[in-house]
Amino acid sequence: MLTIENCRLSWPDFVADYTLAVKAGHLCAVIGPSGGGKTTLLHMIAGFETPESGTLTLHGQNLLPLEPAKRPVAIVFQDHNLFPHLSVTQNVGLGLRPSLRLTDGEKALIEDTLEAVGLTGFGTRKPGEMSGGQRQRVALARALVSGRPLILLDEPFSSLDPTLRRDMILLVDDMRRKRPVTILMTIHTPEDAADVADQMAFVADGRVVASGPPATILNSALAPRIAAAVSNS
Ligand SMILES: Nc1ncnc2c1ncn2[C@@H]1O[C@H](COP(=O)(O)OP(=O)(O)OP(=O)(O)O)[C@@H](O)[C@H]1O
Repeated sequence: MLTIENCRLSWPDFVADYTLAVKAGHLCAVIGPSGGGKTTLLHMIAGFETPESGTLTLHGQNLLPLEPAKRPVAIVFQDHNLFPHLSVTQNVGLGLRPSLRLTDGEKALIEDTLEAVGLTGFGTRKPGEMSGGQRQRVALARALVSGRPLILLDEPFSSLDPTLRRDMILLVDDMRRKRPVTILMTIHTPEDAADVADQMAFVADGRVVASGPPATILNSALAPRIAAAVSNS
């Protein structure tokens, strides 16, 4: 269980106070208006922002004293953060071993993970030789291979066309059914994930305004605000 209780962050023009719980193994889609605080929530969980007060635990472990690299968390950004001079295998290998001195077992694990994301045979390519969707798969493979139990996806697929975006969300869903991971994913188009997410959290004005099963959230009194958030994104 990921538990966030009254985690407060404040800047002169923005105050956030997050409370959210996500069960182990669940996929939680985070939606809301632009500037509402979705990315800040993920950055706080990853350790890039430190709350002034509140508690943040994963499976009972207090994450707040841990620096980002020590947290049991992997994050995938929209621009996927791949190193252009490294091969696909090396980019994924960074998730396992930053020195890239990979054992044979680790190389085999990377191959298996590339297969799982549909990139068998792409190991020697460089990111520049791949499409946007393929690069996102590499970033996803790197997060998965790290074995970290919590994966944060910050609008990972918003630059892709609707069909590919949907395919990638189905891929995320498929992978989390095969591995014990909990996933938080920010998205701009809630309908992409309405049938695969276990939970949907609506974040606005720095708060989790509502959280629950996607159908409940999408059919709640928030529906007009959700529609407005989608049309303005
Ligand atoms: N380090 C920071 N210093 C000052 N303000 C910050 C900082 N981090 C976030 N903010 C503010 O927090 C607010 C929420 O931003 P955030 O990126 O979390 O929104 P979002 O919901 O992810 O938006 P979008 O959907 O457009 O990506 C913004 O007003 C932003 O300026």
